[in-house]
This record gives sequence, C-alpha cells and structure tokens, in this order.
Amino acid sequence: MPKVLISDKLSPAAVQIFKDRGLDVDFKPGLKPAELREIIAGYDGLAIRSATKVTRELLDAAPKLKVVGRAGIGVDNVDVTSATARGVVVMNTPFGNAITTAEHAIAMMFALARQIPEASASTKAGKWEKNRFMGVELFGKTLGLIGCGNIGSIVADRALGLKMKVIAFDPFLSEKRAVEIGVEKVELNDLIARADFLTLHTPLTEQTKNVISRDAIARMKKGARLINCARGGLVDEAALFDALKSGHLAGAALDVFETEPATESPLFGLENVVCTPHLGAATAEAQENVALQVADQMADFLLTGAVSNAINMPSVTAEEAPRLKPYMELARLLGGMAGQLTAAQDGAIKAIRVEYEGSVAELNLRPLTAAALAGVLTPLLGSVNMVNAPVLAKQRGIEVAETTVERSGEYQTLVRLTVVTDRFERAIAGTLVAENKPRLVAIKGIAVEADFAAHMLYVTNQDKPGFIGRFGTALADAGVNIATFHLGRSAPGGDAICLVGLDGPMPDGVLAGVRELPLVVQATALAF
Ligand SMILES: NC(=O)C1=CN([C@@H]2O[C@H](COP(=O)(O)OP(=O)(O)OC[C@H]3O[C@@H](n4cnc5c(N)ncnc54)[C@H](O)[C@@H]3O)[C@@H](O)[C@H]2O)C=CC1
Ligand SMILES: O=C(O)C(=O)COP(=O)(O)O
Repeated sequence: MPKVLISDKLSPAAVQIFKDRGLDVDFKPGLKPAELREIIAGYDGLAIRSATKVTRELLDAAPKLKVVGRAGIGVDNVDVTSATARGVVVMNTPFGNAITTAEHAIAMMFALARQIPEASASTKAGKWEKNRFMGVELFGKTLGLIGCGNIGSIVADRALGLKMKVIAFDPFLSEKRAVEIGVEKVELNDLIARADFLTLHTPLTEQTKNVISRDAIARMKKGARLINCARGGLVDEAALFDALKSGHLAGAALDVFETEPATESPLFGLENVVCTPHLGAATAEAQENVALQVADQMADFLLTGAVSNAINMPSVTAEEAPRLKPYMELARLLGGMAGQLTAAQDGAIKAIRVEYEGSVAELNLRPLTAAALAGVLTPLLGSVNMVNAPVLAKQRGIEVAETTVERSGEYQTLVRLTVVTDRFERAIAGTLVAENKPRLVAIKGIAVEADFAAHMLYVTNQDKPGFIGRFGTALADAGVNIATFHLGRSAPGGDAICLVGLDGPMPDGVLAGVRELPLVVQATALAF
C-alpha cells in the first residue's frame, strides 16, 4: 500500500482521507530538514504546506517518492525543476484558500486604513487615545493589484463592493477579462504611480522577485499604503523600511516575509506597519478545503493514476483515468520497443511522432504521448516516467509531434509511434483488443500481430525458405522455449520480421548464434 508523509500542519481531515482511501499515513509536522531527509526514503507521497522545503537534497533522499502535494497555492518552497527531473509529480490546490487569502488582504487594507492593531493595543493598555488615530476612507480610493489571478480577482470584487477604483497589472490578464471583473488594466509603472493602496497577488518567480523594488517604492504616491499577502521576496524590505520611516509611504501590511519564520525585522519597530505570521490561508474553512483536496488528489494519483492540479504533468481526471490506463500501457510498450531497438541499432533520436487513429483520437492525448516518450527514453536514459519524459526529450532537442486521425483504417483504434534518428525512421503500431489488452500490429509498415511478452526476440530477415527451420532449431538446441511466434513480411521474398515471445530472458550466447544464422539481418532481445 502506498505510504504518505504529512510534514506540515495540515488539518486532521487529510489524515482521515488518506486512511479512508486505504493508504498508510504518518503525520509528523515540524520535522527539521535533516530529520525529514532521514525518513523520506520510505514514502511514496509527501503532503506539505509552506514550511517544508522540498529541495534537491530532499528529493535525492527520496527514491520512492512519486508525488508532492501542496495543501495550498504557492509552490515556491518546492524545487519543481528537480522534482520533474526525478519524475515526481508536484500538485497544489489552486482554489481552496483563495477566498480566505483575498479576505485577509482586504482585512489588512482596513487594518492599515484605520490603524486597528495599534488602536486596539493602545485601548487595551487603558490609554483611550481617541485623537491619536486618524484614519482614511477606502471609498473612492484607487486600489492597484499586481497579479489578477484567482486571489487578485476576488480582492478586486470585494474592493469594488467597497466602492474603490480598481486598477490591475497582470501580463496574462486579457482586456475582456478585465472588463468582466470590473478592473482597469494598466501598465506596471502606471499602477505604481496611481495606487493609493497597492496589493500584491503574484507567485514568487524570477520575473516577480523584487517587483516592489527601491525604485518602484520611490515612484509610489506619497502617502500610499502597501499590502503583501503573496510572498516575501516580492518586496525590497530594506527599501520599504526607509520609505515608511521617511513618511514617503503611510503604511504597509505584511503577511509574508523574505525570510520565514520572521521573528525579527526592523519593520516590526515601525508604528505604521501591520504584520501577521503568514496567516493568509489560515481559516478553518480554507484549511479544511485544502487538506481534503490535497489528500484526495494524492490518493487518486497513487491509487488510480488520476492527475489533478499538477504543476509538472498533464491532468488526467478520475473519470478518464480508467479509459486512459490501457492506452498508456500500449503507448509505453510501443515506446519501449522503439526505444530498445533504437538503443541497440541506431544513432541519436531527432524526432518522435505519435499518431492516434480512430477512437483513441478522442481521448486526452498529452498523457499518452508522455507515456510513449517515457517508453522510448527509458532504455536510453534509465528510469524515465511520464513526468520527466517531455522535459528530457526537450532538453535533448528531440522534436515531439502528436497527430490525430479521426477515421480509423483497418483498426477501430490505433497508436502509431515513429522514432526518427539521424540514420533511420522506424514506426511501430499497436491497438487494444479484448479486455483492453495491448497488441502490436505493425513494425516498419509490415503487418505482424503479436501480444507483448515480458521477454521477446525481434528478428529481421530475408524472406527466403530455410530461415524458420534453422531459427527454431537454434533456439531448441539451446533449450530456449518459444512461447509465441509471429511472422510478417513486406512482400513475398522481401523484408521479413519475426517476433518471438519467450518464457525468460534471451541468453546472450544464443542471441549471438541467431545473429550468425543465414538470412538474418539483425536480432534484438527485448524486455518489457
Ligand atoms: N499569504 C498566504 O497565505 C497565501 C499566499 N498566496 C500567494 O498568492 C499568490 C497568488 O495566488 P493566486 O491568485 O491563487 O494565483 P494565480 O495563479 O491564480 O494568479 C497569479 C497571477 O499572477 C500573474 N502574474 C504572473 N507573473 C506576473 C508578473 N510578472 N506581474 C504581474 N502579474 C503576474 C499571473 O498571470 C496570474 O494571473 C500565490 O502564488 C501565493 O504565492 C496564496 C495563498 C495563500
Ligand atoms: O497557499 C499558499 O500559497 C500559502 O501561502 C499558504 O501557506 P500555508 O499553507 O498557510 O503555509
């Protein structure tokens, strides 16, 4: 049974879901990185929030790990590139805490506008400083959103309800969407110059890092207020300190910090700063949502192969997973055969084409192509799976093409995989027969119907009398039992192929003997 580790403080709902789905689960929040590295080798899945750092070192110590599930949105604490390279799926829960986080940003905006935390502390201290706290109205003010995705657009909706003017900078926000959600789409410089309140809602990436730089702060309106409920690295904290101290900015509300946990910061000493300890997603509702969702997604993946909300892999819904599964197996086997033949005979792969004909063409093809690529690349590069295969193909400059043909020819459904090397082009086609069993139907355009076996021998020969007898005798003399035997040829007397299913691995010495037989062009042992 797959085993899952929860290494951050997820709602107990997640533990329950894993158990209900029949998985083994350990709940160990708060482990130190070294402690986590020590135990991670035993797990197939790792469920996290923002505290656990999934580094390359951690992944190196996790040979069994198949999936990292982030109960939340940001995956900047996960080295997604390394996870992908190791074939580990990374998934998040893109919506579960969006409303909660948007509400926190709005709460922070109110807290800033009316200095609520300071006023509360002063009142509780018995001071009754009614004249000290003079706020500003939100009504009619301009709210600038940097990032207008799920959270940003909910913030916009709430701010419009407060009768604010909302402007947004987001390179991926279309004019149409901007109109739909009632925001004015503007350029970054324009937004920085116009916002009375500026709120951040982008992921932390190379592009967004330090978007609120010293220079950007200098260009903000005098008396403007900044809210950051996204990620610490988006803001230059030292420059923010200077701007707040000098009075250029009237206030800042920060839920996230460059270094977390943030237990000390010069910003903490400033009156006009409101801070929370990364509480954006901290409501009972959001934590229940993300815990349930991540546990279900991880269990689905580990138990059925369904993939939702993966950052580094195409989605496969729970409904389509059972339909896709036999095709993935077919694609993997066709790829595996092509990969083994290429490894044995040909040079570098230039292109891989996957054609889908008939009923398969209606399915979600990206996972199938990924499975085919994994099949081709595994014999060449070691263990490759659907997660890392597309990246590895790209890194090696292999062109990948996927085509569909709706009408079916001789077969009601067919997958044809062609590997192009600098010396050769080889197509292998297969179909599904009764009970979704993969069957090979053609190699290099030559019809040959064969079931896949764990061990096979593929021979090409000249179509002349004498081959079959000598071949059978050679195997019999060596005590190699022929389990299945399939023949095909391009034309009488032309190129012929012979596929043999064996009960065990083909001994090297016998293979060498087969290669010496008259009429044999090549012989390759295959294993699936
Ligand atoms: N404080 C907290 O507890 C929480 C913080 N977050 C943070 O909020 C971020 C946003 O979450 P969602 O809105 O759900 O993500 P999202 O993916 O729906 O939206 C992010 C938006 O940022 C935009 N964007 C990307 N690059 C940009 C750039 N260079 N400039 C401007 N916009 C850019 C994208 O086009 C997208 O529309 C998350 O990545 C996470 O870091 C999320 C949940 C809780
Ligand atoms: O979902 C996100 O991106 C968050 O930042 C929430 O973080 P958390 O799970 O509360 O540590």
